[in-house]
Order: sequence, then C-alpha cells, then structure tokens
Amino acid sequence: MPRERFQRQSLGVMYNTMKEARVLLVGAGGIGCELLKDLVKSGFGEIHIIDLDTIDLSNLNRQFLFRHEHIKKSKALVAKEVAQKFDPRAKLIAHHANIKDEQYNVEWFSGFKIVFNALDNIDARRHVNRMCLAADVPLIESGTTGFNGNVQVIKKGKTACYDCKPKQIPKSFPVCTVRSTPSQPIHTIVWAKSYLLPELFGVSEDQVAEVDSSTDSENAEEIKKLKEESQQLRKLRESMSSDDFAQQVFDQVFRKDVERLLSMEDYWKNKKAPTPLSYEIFATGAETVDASISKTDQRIWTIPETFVVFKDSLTRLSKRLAEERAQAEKTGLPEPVIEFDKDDDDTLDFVTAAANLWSAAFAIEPKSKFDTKQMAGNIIPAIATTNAMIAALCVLQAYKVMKGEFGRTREIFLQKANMVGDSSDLPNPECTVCSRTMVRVQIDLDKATVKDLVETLKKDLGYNTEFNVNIDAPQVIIYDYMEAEDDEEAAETRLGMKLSEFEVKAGTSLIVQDDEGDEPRVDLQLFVENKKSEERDAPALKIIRKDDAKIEIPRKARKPAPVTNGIDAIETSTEDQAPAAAGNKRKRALEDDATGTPAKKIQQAKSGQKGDAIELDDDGEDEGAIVLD
Ligand SMILES: Nc1ncnc2c1ncn2[C@@H]1O[C@H](COP(=O)(O)OP(=O)(O)OP(=O)(O)O)[C@@H](O)[C@H]1O
Ligand SMILES: [Zn+2]
Repeated sequence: MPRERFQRQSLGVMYNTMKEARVLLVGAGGIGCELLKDLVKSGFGEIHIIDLDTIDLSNLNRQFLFRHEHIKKSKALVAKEVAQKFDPRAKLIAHHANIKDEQYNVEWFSGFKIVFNALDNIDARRHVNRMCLAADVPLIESGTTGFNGNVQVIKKGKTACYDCKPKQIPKSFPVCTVRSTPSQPIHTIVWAKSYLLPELFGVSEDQVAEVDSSTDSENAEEIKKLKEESQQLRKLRESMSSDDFAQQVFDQVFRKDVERLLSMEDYWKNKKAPTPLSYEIFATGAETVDASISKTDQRIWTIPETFVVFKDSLTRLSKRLAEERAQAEKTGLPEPVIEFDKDDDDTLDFVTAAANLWSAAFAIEPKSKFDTKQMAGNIIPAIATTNAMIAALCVLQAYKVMKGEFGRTREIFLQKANMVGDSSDLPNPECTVCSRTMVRVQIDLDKATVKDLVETLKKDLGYNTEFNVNIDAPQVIIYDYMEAEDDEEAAETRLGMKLSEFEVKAGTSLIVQDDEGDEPRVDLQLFVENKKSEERDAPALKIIRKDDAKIEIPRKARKPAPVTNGIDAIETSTEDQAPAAAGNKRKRALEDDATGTPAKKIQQAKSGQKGDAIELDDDGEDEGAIVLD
C-alpha cells in the first residue's frame, strides 16, 4: 500500500510506536473532524473520541465527517463510524459524553500517550489541562477563530500549561454607553440583547457579563437613574398579557427614557442628542407590512418593517413565557426565563428590531438580522481551511511529543496567511495550576474521616502540623489547623466527621495548602477516587504512587525581593530567587487577542521576524520525522 510505504519512510522508527499508541481526541467539532481524519491517516493505533453533542445542520459546512442524514445523532459515534472507513484496521472508540464526567478520572487519562483538545470553551479546556497535568500525559491544545488559530503543547514540568498565561476576559461595555450614549451598532445590539430582553423576559442586566454596571463617582448619579428606569420596565412585565403591552414597552423605552436622557442638557453639548420615538407615528406606516418580513435576514428592514417585527416578536415571546410559566407552576419547576440564543428566531427578531429602534433614536446606522446575529452571538465565522491547517499542525507537534522531544515543540500561531512557530514556553512558576503537585488518592468514602486524611498527609507525604485542606470548587473547608487553637472541641468534632459529610465524592479535587515556616510546600491537589477497602482493617485512604515512587512535594520558590530606587530593599542571596530561566520566559502575555494569542507573538507574525516560516525538513535519515521549526 503506497500510503503505508510513505508513512514508514517519513516516520522511520516512530512508525511502529504510533501503531501502538493510544490517544484521546476531546471534541468532534470543526477541528475534531479534521484531526480525527489526520490521526487515522497518520497511523495512530487506538483513538478514543469524546463529544457530548449531537450533529446540527449548521455543523455540516465544515465538519466534513457529517451529512444531512446524521443530524441529531451523536457527533462522537458518527465521527467514529465515518472515520473508520479511512482505515478499517484503526481501533476507534467513541464516547458520547462530557469529558468532565466522573468516570473520566486521572487514572483513565493516564492510559493515553497523548491527549488532543479540539474544544470550543475555556471551562472544558481548563479541565482537560488539569487532568493531563495530574496524569502526566502530554496535551496538544488547539483553537481557531476565523482565519486565526493556535497550537500549544502542554507537558507537566516541561512546558507552560493552558493556565500559565492569563486568558482574555470577554469584552464588556459600560452600562452608561449602552443605555445613555450609544454611538455604534454594537452598543444598541448589546442594549437589546443584554438589557431590554433580560429585563422583560429573563435575568436583570446586573447579572449579565456583557454590561458593566460598576459605578464610580462620575457615573453614580446616572446609574441610579438607570436603575429606576429598569424597575419601571420590570413593573411593565405584570401587564405582559394585555393587548397594549407592546405599546407600553415602546412608550417606556423609546419615548420616556429617551426624553429623560434628552433633559440632561450637559450630556449633549458635544454629542448629537437623541430623538424620542412616537408609537403613533411609527404605527401609521406599518399597517400594510406583514410580520413574515422577519424572515428576510440579509436586507436591512425599513422603519415600518422594524416596528412590525418588534411588536410581533414581543408578542411571540410574551406568549411563550406565559405558556412556560403555566407549565412550571403545574410541575413545581422554578420560574422560567427566556435567554438570547442566536439560533432562536423569536429572540433574534426581537433583538434585531429593538436594537434598530434604539439606533433610530440615536441616529446610528441599523443592521440586518444576519449582521445582528453575527454581532450579538459574537460569531466569527468558522473557516474549514483554518481548522484543517491547525489539525495538521497538531499532528506535526504530536510527532515530537511521541519522541519525547519537548524542548523542540513549538507554540504555533496562525494569523491569516501568516504562520509563526516559537519554542514552547517554560512553565510559569507562579501558575496556581501547574505549580501544584498533583496526586491521586483512593478513599473509602463510607469510612474515611477528616482525621484519616490528616494522618495520611502527615505520615505518607511528610506534612507537619500546619496545613489546611479545602475542596477546590466550590470552596469548602475540610480542615483548618488553626481551629484547634481557637476551639479545641470544634476541631475534635471536625476530625471525627466523615469526608462524605463535606460532599467529598469521586471526582472531587482537594487542595492542601502548607503553612509551615518560611518555606512551605507548593499546593497539593488530591484527585479523589472512591474505592471500598476490601479488608476490614485496611486503611480508608490510599495515596496512589506511580510505579511506587516516593512523592516529594517541592517547596515554594521564594519571590525575589522588591527593588526600590535600583537598590534591593532586602539583601537576597542568589539561591533565594525564583528560577531565572522560567522567569525570563514569562516576560510577555501583556495583551492577548481574541484567540488568546499573546501580543508579542502576533507582532512577530506581522513583522515577519524570528520563525515566520514553517519549514518541513527531514530530521535525519533513519528517523525521517517531519520537523516544524
Ligand atoms: N465538556 C465537553 N465534553 C465533550 N465535548 C465537548 C465539551 N465541550 C465542548 N465539546 C465539544 O467540542 C466541540 C467543539 O467544536 P466546534 O468548536 O466546532 O463547535 P460546534 O459546537 O461544533 O460548532 P459551533 O459552536 O460553531 O456551532 C463540539 O462538538 C462540542 O460538543
Ligand atoms: Zn501553568
């Protein structure tokens, strides 16, 4: 078979290693479909694919393993079936599940040679990052937005982890800009999506991340007024079933609230003042417009069309909420809410129409339903070719990982047509995630007490008396060594409590924080597994040691003393300082772009400095691996 011959030629001795390797692919979406094809075609022996989702019509344009007849079926199962045809000898195993499920514990992760992340959310990425660090399995992390993408190799102790660099927080807009002085279409879209829709049908603006309601001395007065207006709007919810509900809402937000703004003359000295809208005037031109105009999504609606869609979508949403409320009352479910969803036409029609009316009041250009969908959904169209390139780059990095050449792995950034590969960063010693020591612990949760845990930490891991134990998230104190000093009786009671009383269960992470002397140990993360002890006298807790190796928990690196006027405030010896090499590596990550690409690397990509080309060169005759530099 010619393909196999070429593979042998290009992989050399690695060919057989790959045939035996067991790898995990997390996510069978845009990157995942491409990556699965690449992994099968590259000859990886056993590939596990996990995805919690089912196939949607909107996936078909780029997730090429899926066809129309697969809609609503499991992504993982269909991906496996289709990719199997590329090589019937490959062992493919599909899991239609969430990677955060309890059964996918550290032990399960330990069974893989490499894990590939092809996910679409930070939460799952962070979880896999932690599991791979705990299991000491290399992770190849990847992501794309539009024409941009990146690949990062993560290996405990050798390279930076996913959390070593701060991640960009989603952009938010100050409440005063959105509600009092909008000047761009995005402001009015955010207003409709994150203020008007939630105030009428969902949670309040205070709880929406896209709107920043924090006050300072300059805006405190205005925010107070805006809060009063929100309350008035919330009151209107009571008349949701009345015939003139749309008129009441329109009058309140597009007339009264705008009139109030207009009365603040100082506001408009240097800005164009808004115009309050009149329901009667808008209604006059609208009699002949059919509500089905909302289906037109590419062209900007006229004012009468916008008015009709506003009224019609408001009625649709009101009816829906009334039905859901009646249902919830019957079944005792909590009060329902309607949230914005770009694929839900009722909410999208409402946001488009309301945003364009708000724009009309402020003389801002209106937007089509299609454009509003992109902007409100923060959608950057996914590009199939970007996914394909990133998937291929993941495999090229995987070759180096297979050879254990972590020093030669590259962090790769794709910026439109420009690609840059820079050597992987070293771990950030101040990273609260990868600087921890991570250990598995088997606990008989029917038996184990806080005392058992405390004693095991002292006996098996060398802890002294001064340490605390918490559940990671949500934070719950399990043991606090200071308690004994404050209240001996309470401390005794706590020691006798079972860990299960604190809701410790399989999958829980426990964090042990050392407080001993000047040089405490780094934090210890214990990954809990529930295991019944078979013999009666067997210990209720067992620390799992890889190959029976002794577990050493390193001491925290002391921070270098602060520098004042060029003179060290406290004299420090060189041994006291944090590892220099790692420190040098952490100089960047100041401002990251939407893909989380550090600013420095983008600059390089743009200016075409170091490493702006990807070279595929032959890395020695017998090994024949493709090297990316
Ligand atoms: N916790 C998780 N466990 C398993 N799979 C996950 C988890 N979180 C996300 N995924 C999967 O990761 C994949 C990411 O793929 P992609 O970025 O192409 O998103 P998508 O949902 O397919 O597309 P879009 O968001 O553009 O509609 C999805 O198939 C998603 O179901
Ligand atoms: Zn880290």
